[in-house]
Amino acid sequence: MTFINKLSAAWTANDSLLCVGLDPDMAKLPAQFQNDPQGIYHFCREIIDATADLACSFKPQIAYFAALSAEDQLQKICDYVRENYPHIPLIMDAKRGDIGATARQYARESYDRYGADAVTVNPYMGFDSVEPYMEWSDRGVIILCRTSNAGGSDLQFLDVGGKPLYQHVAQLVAQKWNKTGQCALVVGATFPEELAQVRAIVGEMPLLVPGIGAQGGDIAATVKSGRTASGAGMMINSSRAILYATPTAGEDFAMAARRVALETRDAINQYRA
Ligand SMILES: O=c1ccn([C@@H]2O[C@H](COP(=O)(O)O)[C@@H](O)[C@H]2O)c(=O)[nH]1
Repeated sequence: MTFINKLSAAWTANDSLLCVGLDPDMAKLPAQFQNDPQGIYHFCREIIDATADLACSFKPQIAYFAALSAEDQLQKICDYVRENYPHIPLIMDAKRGDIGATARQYARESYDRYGADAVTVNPYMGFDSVEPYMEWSDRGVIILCRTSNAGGSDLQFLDVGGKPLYQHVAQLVAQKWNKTGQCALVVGATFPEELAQVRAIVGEMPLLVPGIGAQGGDIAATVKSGRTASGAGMMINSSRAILYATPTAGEDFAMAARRVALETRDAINQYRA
Protein backbone atom coordinates (compact mmCIF):
# COMPACT_ATOMS: atom_id res chain seq x y z
CA MET A 1 0.00 0.00 0.00
CA THR A 2 1.33 3.48 -0.82
CA PHE A 3 1.77 6.25 1.75
CA ILE A 4 -1.07 8.26 0.20
CA ASN A 5 -3.45 5.26 0.29
CA LYS A 6 -2.49 4.45 3.88
CA LEU A 7 -3.05 8.07 4.89
CA SER A 8 -6.38 8.15 3.17
CA ALA A 9 -7.47 4.97 4.97
CA ALA A 10 -6.33 6.40 8.34
CA TRP A 11 -8.32 9.63 7.77
CA THR A 12 -11.41 7.48 7.39
CA ALA A 13 -10.72 4.78 10.01
CA ASN A 14 -10.07 7.26 12.83
CA ASP A 15 -12.25 10.05 11.42
CA SER A 16 -9.21 12.23 12.00
CA LEU A 17 -6.88 14.73 10.36
CA LEU A 18 -4.78 14.98 13.54
CA CYS A 19 -1.08 14.13 13.32
CA VAL A 20 0.38 13.49 16.78
CA GLY A 21 3.93 14.82 16.97
CA LEU A 22 6.53 12.91 19.01
CA ASP A 23 9.04 15.52 20.22
CA PRO A 24 10.32 14.15 23.54
CA ASP A 25 12.08 16.90 25.49
CA MET A 26 13.83 15.32 28.49
CA ALA A 27 13.30 18.41 30.65
CA LYS A 28 9.54 18.18 30.17
CA LEU A 29 9.07 14.43 30.64
CA PRO A 30 7.33 13.22 33.80
CA ALA A 31 9.88 12.42 36.54
CA GLN A 32 9.56 8.64 36.24
CA PHE A 33 10.98 8.80 32.69
CA GLN A 34 13.88 11.11 33.46
CA ASN A 35 15.71 8.45 35.50
CA ASP A 36 14.99 5.65 33.05
CA PRO A 37 17.63 5.00 30.33
CA GLN A 38 14.78 3.95 28.03
CA GLY A 39 12.56 6.79 29.31
CA ILE A 40 12.01 8.41 25.91
CA TYR A 41 10.79 5.14 24.46
CA HIS A 42 8.46 4.41 27.38
CA PHE A 43 7.05 7.95 27.36
CA CYS A 44 6.40 7.93 23.60
CA ARG A 45 4.89 4.44 23.76
CA GLU A 46 2.33 5.59 26.33
CA ILE A 47 1.50 8.65 24.19
CA ILE A 48 1.09 6.44 21.13
CA ASP A 49 -1.20 3.99 22.95
CA ALA A 50 -3.25 6.88 24.36
CA THR A 51 -3.82 8.57 21.00
CA ALA A 52 -3.61 5.90 18.28
CA ASP A 53 -7.37 5.75 17.73
CA LEU A 54 -7.52 9.55 17.38
CA ALA A 55 -4.66 10.14 14.95
CA CYS A 56 -4.23 9.96 11.18
CA SER A 57 -0.43 9.83 11.60
CA PHE A 58 2.46 9.97 14.06
CA LYS A 59 5.36 12.32 13.41
CA PRO A 60 8.59 11.83 15.34
CA GLN A 61 10.96 14.79 14.96
CA ILE A 62 14.38 13.20 14.57
CA ALA A 63 16.31 16.05 16.27
CA TYR A 64 14.77 15.30 19.66
CA PHE A 65 16.20 11.78 19.51
CA ALA A 66 19.54 12.52 17.84
CA ALA A 67 20.33 15.30 20.33
CA LEU A 68 20.16 12.75 23.14
CA SER A 69 21.89 9.93 21.23
CA ALA A 70 18.54 8.17 21.48
CA GLU A 71 18.32 6.82 17.92
CA ASP A 72 17.93 3.30 19.36
CA GLN A 73 14.81 4.48 21.18
CA LEU A 74 13.49 6.15 18.03
CA GLN A 75 13.98 2.86 16.21
CA LYS A 76 12.05 1.00 18.93
CA ILE A 77 9.26 3.59 18.76
CA CYS A 78 8.99 3.20 14.99
CA ASP A 79 8.97 -0.61 15.35
CA TYR A 80 6.28 -0.30 18.02
CA VAL A 81 4.01 1.81 15.78
CA ARG A 82 4.49 -0.51 12.80
CA GLU A 83 3.79 -3.65 14.88
CA ASN A 84 0.87 -2.36 16.91
CA TYR A 85 -0.72 0.28 14.70
CA PRO A 86 0.27 -0.77 11.17
CA HIS A 87 -2.60 1.25 9.69
CA ILE A 88 -1.29 4.59 11.08
CA PRO A 89 1.28 6.32 8.83
CA LEU A 90 4.62 7.15 10.41
CA ILE A 91 6.17 10.42 9.20
CA MET A 92 9.85 11.00 9.94
CA ASP A 93 10.31 14.75 10.37
CA ALA A 94 13.94 15.06 9.30
CA LYS A 95 13.85 18.01 6.84
CA ARG A 96 16.79 16.57 4.95
CA GLY A 97 18.38 18.18 1.89
CA ASP A 98 21.66 17.26 0.19
CA ILE A 99 23.17 16.15 -3.11
CA GLY A 100 21.67 13.02 -4.66
CA ALA A 101 24.21 10.46 -3.40
CA THR A 102 23.87 11.71 0.16
CA ALA A 103 20.10 12.13 -0.18
CA ARG A 104 19.90 8.41 -0.98
CA GLN A 105 21.56 7.64 2.37
CA TYR A 106 19.12 9.93 4.16
CA ALA A 107 16.26 8.14 2.39
CA ARG A 108 17.66 4.78 3.54
CA GLU A 109 17.84 6.14 7.09
CA SER A 110 14.16 7.14 7.20
CA TYR A 111 12.63 4.42 5.05
CA ASP A 112 14.85 1.37 5.72
CA ARG A 113 16.34 1.99 9.15
CA TYR A 114 13.26 3.52 10.76
CA GLY A 115 10.63 2.07 8.42
CA ALA A 116 8.91 5.44 8.03
CA ASP A 117 6.05 5.79 5.54
CA ALA A 118 7.12 9.32 4.67
CA VAL A 119 9.90 11.81 5.34
CA THR A 120 10.09 15.60 5.30
CA VAL A 121 12.66 17.08 2.90
CA ASN A 122 13.94 20.54 2.04
CA PRO A 123 13.55 21.61 -1.63
CA TYR A 124 16.31 24.23 -1.53
CA MET A 125 18.86 22.05 -3.40
CA GLY A 126 16.46 21.23 -6.23
CA PHE A 127 14.93 18.16 -7.83
CA ASP A 128 18.06 16.00 -7.95
CA SER A 129 18.24 16.29 -4.14
CA VAL A 130 14.61 15.11 -3.80
CA GLU A 131 14.44 12.48 -6.54
CA PRO A 132 16.35 9.75 -4.62
CA TYR A 133 13.53 9.58 -2.04
CA MET A 134 11.16 8.61 -4.86
CA GLU A 135 13.06 5.37 -5.51
CA TRP A 136 10.98 4.00 -2.61
CA SER A 137 7.79 4.09 -4.64
CA ASP A 138 5.41 3.18 -1.78
CA ARG A 139 6.68 5.99 0.50
CA GLY A 140 5.81 9.65 0.79
CA VAL A 141 8.06 12.67 0.21
CA ILE A 142 6.84 15.70 2.14
CA ILE A 143 8.47 18.87 0.86
CA LEU A 144 8.80 22.14 2.82
CA CYS A 145 6.72 24.86 1.15
CA ARG A 146 5.47 27.55 3.55
CA THR A 147 6.80 26.74 7.01
CA SER A 148 5.03 27.71 10.23
CA ASN A 149 7.79 29.92 11.68
CA ALA A 150 7.77 33.70 11.20
CA GLY A 151 11.31 33.60 9.75
CA GLY A 152 10.08 31.38 6.92
CA SER A 153 9.02 34.62 5.22
CA ASP A 154 12.67 35.70 4.87
CA LEU A 155 13.05 33.42 1.83
CA GLN A 156 9.63 31.89 1.16
CA PHE A 157 8.04 35.29 0.45
CA LEU A 158 10.73 36.46 -1.99
CA ASP A 159 9.30 37.41 -5.36
CA VAL A 160 10.11 34.80 -7.99
CA GLY A 161 8.79 35.78 -11.42
CA GLY A 162 5.79 37.64 -9.97
CA LYS A 163 4.86 35.24 -7.21
CA PRO A 164 6.27 34.37 -3.80
CA LEU A 165 8.78 31.54 -3.66
CA TYR A 166 6.48 29.28 -1.62
CA GLN A 167 3.87 29.40 -4.42
CA HIS A 168 6.60 28.64 -6.95
CA VAL A 169 7.57 25.58 -4.85
CA ALA A 170 3.93 24.47 -4.67
CA GLN A 171 3.54 24.80 -8.44
CA LEU A 172 6.85 23.11 -9.19
CA VAL A 173 6.06 20.13 -6.97
CA ALA A 174 2.46 19.78 -8.21
CA GLN A 175 3.23 20.19 -11.91
CA LYS A 176 6.73 18.75 -12.34
CA TRP A 177 8.26 16.93 -9.39
CA ASN A 178 5.26 14.82 -8.38
CA LYS A 179 5.52 12.49 -11.38
CA THR A 180 5.00 9.44 -9.19
CA GLY A 181 2.17 10.84 -7.02
CA GLN A 182 4.26 10.42 -3.84
CA CYS A 183 4.62 14.07 -2.88
CA ALA A 184 2.99 16.14 -0.16
CA LEU A 185 3.85 19.63 1.12
CA VAL A 186 4.48 21.25 4.51
CA VAL A 187 2.41 24.40 5.02
CA GLY A 188 2.10 26.05 8.44
CA ALA A 189 -1.23 26.47 10.21
CA THR A 190 0.04 29.88 11.31
CA PHE A 191 -0.52 31.20 7.75
CA PRO A 192 -4.07 30.25 6.74
CA GLU A 193 -4.19 32.62 3.75
CA GLU A 194 -1.06 31.05 2.30
CA LEU A 195 -2.47 27.62 3.11
CA ALA A 196 -5.53 28.46 0.97
CA GLN A 197 -3.25 29.66 -1.85
CA VAL A 198 -1.29 26.40 -1.74
CA ARG A 199 -4.46 24.32 -1.71
CA ALA A 200 -5.68 26.17 -4.80
CA ILE A 201 -2.40 25.40 -6.59
CA VAL A 202 -1.95 21.73 -5.67
CA GLY A 203 -5.48 20.29 -5.90
CA GLU A 204 -5.86 17.16 -3.78
CA MET A 205 -2.21 16.81 -2.74
CA PRO A 206 -1.89 16.03 1.00
CA LEU A 207 -0.52 18.80 3.21
CA LEU A 208 1.35 18.36 6.48
CA VAL A 209 0.21 21.32 8.55
CA PRO A 210 2.13 22.05 11.78
CA GLY A 211 1.41 25.12 13.91
CA ILE A 212 -1.79 24.55 15.87
CA GLY A 213 -1.47 24.02 19.64
CA ALA A 214 1.77 25.42 21.05
CA GLN A 215 2.35 27.72 18.03
CA GLY A 216 -1.15 29.17 18.30
CA GLY A 217 -2.51 28.49 14.80
CA ASP A 218 -6.28 28.84 14.53
CA ILE A 219 -7.96 25.48 13.93
CA ALA A 220 -11.07 26.83 12.18
CA ALA A 221 -9.06 28.97 9.75
CA THR A 222 -6.61 26.13 9.14
CA VAL A 223 -9.23 23.55 8.27
CA LYS A 224 -11.33 25.91 6.14
CA SER A 225 -8.23 26.98 4.21
CA GLY A 226 -6.59 23.62 3.72
CA ARG A 227 -9.36 21.04 3.37
CA THR A 228 -10.06 19.32 0.09
CA ALA A 229 -13.54 18.95 -1.42
CA SER A 230 -13.97 15.71 0.53
CA GLY A 231 -13.08 17.43 3.83
CA ALA A 232 -9.70 15.74 4.20
CA GLY A 233 -6.29 16.33 2.58
CA MET A 234 -4.35 17.35 5.70
CA MET A 235 -2.22 15.97 8.50
CA ILE A 236 -2.64 18.73 11.07
CA ASN A 237 0.21 18.31 13.52
CA SER A 238 0.25 19.08 17.22
CA SER A 239 3.23 18.01 19.35
CA ARG A 240 3.90 19.88 22.62
CA ALA A 241 0.24 20.70 23.36
CA ILE A 242 -0.53 16.97 23.42
CA LEU A 243 2.72 15.56 24.82
CA TYR A 244 2.87 17.97 27.73
CA ALA A 245 -0.82 18.58 28.38
CA THR A 246 -1.33 19.54 32.00
CA PRO A 247 -3.17 16.76 33.82
CA THR A 248 -6.37 17.77 35.59
CA ALA A 249 -7.67 16.04 38.73
CA GLY A 250 -7.41 12.27 38.51
CA GLU A 251 -5.49 12.23 35.22
CA ASP A 252 -1.96 11.14 34.45
CA PHE A 253 0.11 12.54 31.53
CA ALA A 254 -1.17 9.96 29.04
CA MET A 255 -4.82 10.57 29.95
CA ALA A 256 -4.20 14.31 29.64
CA ALA A 257 -2.57 13.76 26.24
CA ARG A 258 -5.57 11.71 25.14
CA ARG A 259 -8.00 14.39 26.34
CA VAL A 260 -6.21 17.12 24.38
CA ALA A 261 -5.84 14.91 21.30
CA LEU A 262 -9.57 14.12 21.41
CA GLU A 263 -10.50 17.80 21.83
CA THR A 264 -8.18 18.73 18.96
CA ARG A 265 -9.43 15.98 16.65
CA ASP A 266 -13.02 16.99 17.34
CA ALA A 267 -12.30 20.70 16.95
CA ILE A 268 -10.75 19.96 13.55
CA ASN A 269 -13.71 17.80 12.52
CA GLN A 270 -16.16 20.63 13.24
CA TYR A 271 -14.87 22.50 10.18
CA ARG A 272 -14.28 19.71 7.68
CA ALA A 273 -17.70 19.77 6.02
O1 LIG B 1 7.00 24.46 9.27
C1 LIG B 1 7.18 23.62 10.15
C2 LIG B 1 7.67 22.36 9.87
C3 LIG B 1 7.79 21.46 10.89
N1 LIG B 1 7.47 21.77 12.17
C4 LIG B 1 7.61 20.72 13.19
O2 LIG B 1 6.30 20.40 13.69
C5 LIG B 1 6.33 20.23 15.09
C6 LIG B 1 5.51 21.31 15.76
O3 LIG B 1 5.52 21.12 17.16
P1 LIG B 1 4.51 21.93 18.15
O4 LIG B 1 4.97 21.52 19.50
O5 LIG B 1 3.11 21.47 17.84
O6 LIG B 1 4.71 23.37 17.88
C7 LIG B 1 7.82 20.25 15.49
O7 LIG B 1 8.31 18.94 15.43
C8 LIG B 1 8.46 21.10 14.41
O8 LIG B 1 9.81 20.74 14.20
C9 LIG B 1 6.98 23.01 12.45
O9 LIG B 1 6.65 23.35 13.60
N2 LIG B 1 6.84 23.91 11.42
